[in-house]
Amino acid sequence: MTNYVNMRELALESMLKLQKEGRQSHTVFRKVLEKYQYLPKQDRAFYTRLCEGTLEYRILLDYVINYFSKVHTEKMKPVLREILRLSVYQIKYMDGVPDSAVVNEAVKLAQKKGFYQLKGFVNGVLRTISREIGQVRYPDWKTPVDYLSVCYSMPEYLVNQWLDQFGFVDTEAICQSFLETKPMTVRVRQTGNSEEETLESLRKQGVTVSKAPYLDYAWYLSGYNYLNGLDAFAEGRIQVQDVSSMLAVEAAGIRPGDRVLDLCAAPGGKSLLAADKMGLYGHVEARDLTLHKVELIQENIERSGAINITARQADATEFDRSLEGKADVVLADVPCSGYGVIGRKPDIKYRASAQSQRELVRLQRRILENAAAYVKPGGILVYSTCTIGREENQDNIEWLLSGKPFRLESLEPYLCRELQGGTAPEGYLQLLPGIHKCDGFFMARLKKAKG
Ligand SMILES: C[S@@+](CC[C@H](N)C(=O)[O-])C[C@H]1O[C@@H](n2cnc3c(N)ncnc32)[C@H](O)[C@@H]1O
Repeated sequence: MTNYVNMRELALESMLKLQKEGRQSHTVFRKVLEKYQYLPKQDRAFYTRLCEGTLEYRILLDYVINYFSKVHTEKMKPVLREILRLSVYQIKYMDGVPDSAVVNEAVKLAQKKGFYQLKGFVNGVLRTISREIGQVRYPDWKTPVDYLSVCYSMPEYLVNQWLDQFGFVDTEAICQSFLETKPMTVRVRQTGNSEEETLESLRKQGVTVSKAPYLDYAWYLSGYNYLNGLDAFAEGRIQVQDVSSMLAVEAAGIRPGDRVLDLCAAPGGKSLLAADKMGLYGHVEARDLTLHKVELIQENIERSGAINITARQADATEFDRSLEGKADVVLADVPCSGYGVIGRKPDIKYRASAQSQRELVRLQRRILENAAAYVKPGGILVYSTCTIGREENQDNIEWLLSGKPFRLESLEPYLCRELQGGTAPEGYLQLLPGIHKCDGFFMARLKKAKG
């Protein structure tokens, strides 16, 4: 492997950046990969696996370190703590890397970062871990919160919330699923595009393409190095989007000629699918809070070549009188805690708190209140989040139904057989990772009274 040492240093710098600047992990990792595009695929893969894995397993890695170290991870200097976490991840999960190399590189890195006097500590802790990792006793199911939290590296706050709502078996399935590699899912554009040619183009560029569940136009991609380098992507034939997000647009039952309003649209996944579903007729207005977000939508619109969609900057919490009662369909895909996508963005779990969730619920209700007013009599409101748990989902729907002229309408006509039943006939669906074959997601279809 070329630049063997540097990839570890790069990983260390990325992890420190995450801690210091509180930035989102996928953005930090993507920026590094973009900068080092020229590196061999295996080096990039090593960097990605090491960073993502170390972040995903942080609680478990700290448990192992604290099992052997006299100094608790919370008391360690951040640089040393991250060096140890990255190293223990390699020892525990990366079989192809010899432990001796991991320890030596960690010691060198500690020295290089100015911790010459602590190199003995790093060396001692890691050598012990490498020798005795098999002796670590982890909590078991008799203490379910400790067990789920440590063994699946999930903060206790979330474990408690989910145990309460979903029970032990489903909570374990959810936690386990978050640690599994997530496939990249794309939607193949249906309007003005040949699906066969698109898949052929991907395969010609060495991409492995396989069918994703639930929807005909959803596909998994793997084996590629750089998404922007794929012709099908550059030509706007494919859009990266999880199946759960596509299902929310299906739930809207959009028809050609509809006026669709997407209040929280960036980067435009649902808006573009809505535009695709209408073909050449109808119009989607895709709004988002900041100019930067609107630019992201605009880039995707231009790449896809869609003509029946416009992007606009607007704060969804501010009431826009010009839209009152105008939309056939309003999509309120609101900002949320994102617990359903922890498998793709592991840093979300470490930011989870009761207070941030309460603030989000307040924001969601302000947006929902305006969204409800924009729907035409007889029109449709789809409320969705990429989170799991009733606080931001069912509770918000009940809140809306208690004060507005809406009723839930069955989702079954819009879903494949596999997703029918459960709560779908009642008009809402909570998709759970590990139970369903997609990210965690919530959607509800609400019909406004005719007048
Ligand atoms: C779940 S994401 C939307 C994903 C998008 N619907 C898609 O499918 O690609 C939520 C979005 O809400 C936006 N947002 C947050 N607060 C907002 C507000 N007050 N007004 C409008 N958009 C807001 C965020 O910028 C973010 O892009």
